[in-house]
Amino acid sequence: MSERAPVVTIDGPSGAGKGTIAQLLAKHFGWQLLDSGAIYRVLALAAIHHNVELENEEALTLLAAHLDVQFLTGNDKDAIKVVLEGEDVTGAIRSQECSNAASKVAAFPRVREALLRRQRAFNVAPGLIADGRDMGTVVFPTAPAKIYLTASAEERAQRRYNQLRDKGFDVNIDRLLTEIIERDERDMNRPVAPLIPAEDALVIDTTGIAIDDVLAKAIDYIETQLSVSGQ
Ligand SMILES: Nc1ncnc2c1ncn2[C@@H]1O[C@H](COP(=O)(O)OP(=O)(O)OP(=O)(O)O)[C@@H](O)[C@H]1O
Ligand SMILES: Nc1ccn([C@@H]2O[C@H](COP(=O)(O)O)[C@@H](O)[C@H]2O)c(=O)n1
Repeated sequence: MSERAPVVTIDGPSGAGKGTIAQLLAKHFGWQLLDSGAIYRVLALAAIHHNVELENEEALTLLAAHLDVQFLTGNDKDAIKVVLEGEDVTGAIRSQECSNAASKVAAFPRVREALLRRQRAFNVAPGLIADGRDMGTVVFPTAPAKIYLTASAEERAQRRYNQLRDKGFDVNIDRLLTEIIERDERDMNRPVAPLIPAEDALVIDTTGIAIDDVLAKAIDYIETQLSVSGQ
């Protein structure tokens, strides 16, 4: 498979900083952004709306194949609006219920297969920053630059706690830590596209490292990889 434009993949567990770094990289390079987790979240929400059981692979695969979702960028280029069947679900897909449901529906091979083409369609000029769990291993295996971000589960739970508390949510850090560990287990141990660094990925442990420093490291690496690969 060959990509149509250069792709940079950013994979890793929840709270490692993928979304933050992917957005900053997309802005820095002026490239498209794929938030593949949002696709699994939208599918989970659609399943909840349509009373499709989260254990029913066949029904979920059908739903995935016909998912009526749009990712809209308006005047504020940083904010992507997610519209499911005409309804703005940008906020709704970020709930804890959707996070957990997304990682359940994402474990089914046929569901993942049904969403592959939709993800690869984001690969347009001048380039793509793809954020997810299997971007470098399955969706864009020939990407010239692959980054795997990680951090300790405790630090990731603390980041999520701060993020949710700042938004005014009443959250419990122990529960967040338990959910993060459960989600890691599910994502890392599923039979298809498990969360694992690609063999040729640069692994960055962001524990105790400021966002700006992670970003600088990523830009350095990407620029080197793009020049080596002639892209
Ligand atoms: N290096 C860092 N140091 C401190 N906080 C960070 C760092 N990177 C990200 N954060 C903060 O952690 C929170 C989670 O980051 P982010 O949403 O980017 O993670 P993610 O890997 O995309 O998670 P998910 O896969 O669940 O969407 C955000 O509030 C973000 O500002
Ligand atoms: N490429 C991907 C992206 C996401 N998932 C699953 O979706 C869940 C939610 O993802 P977020 O990045 O938005 O937190 C995640 O826990 C994964 O189970 C995936 O499987 N593949």
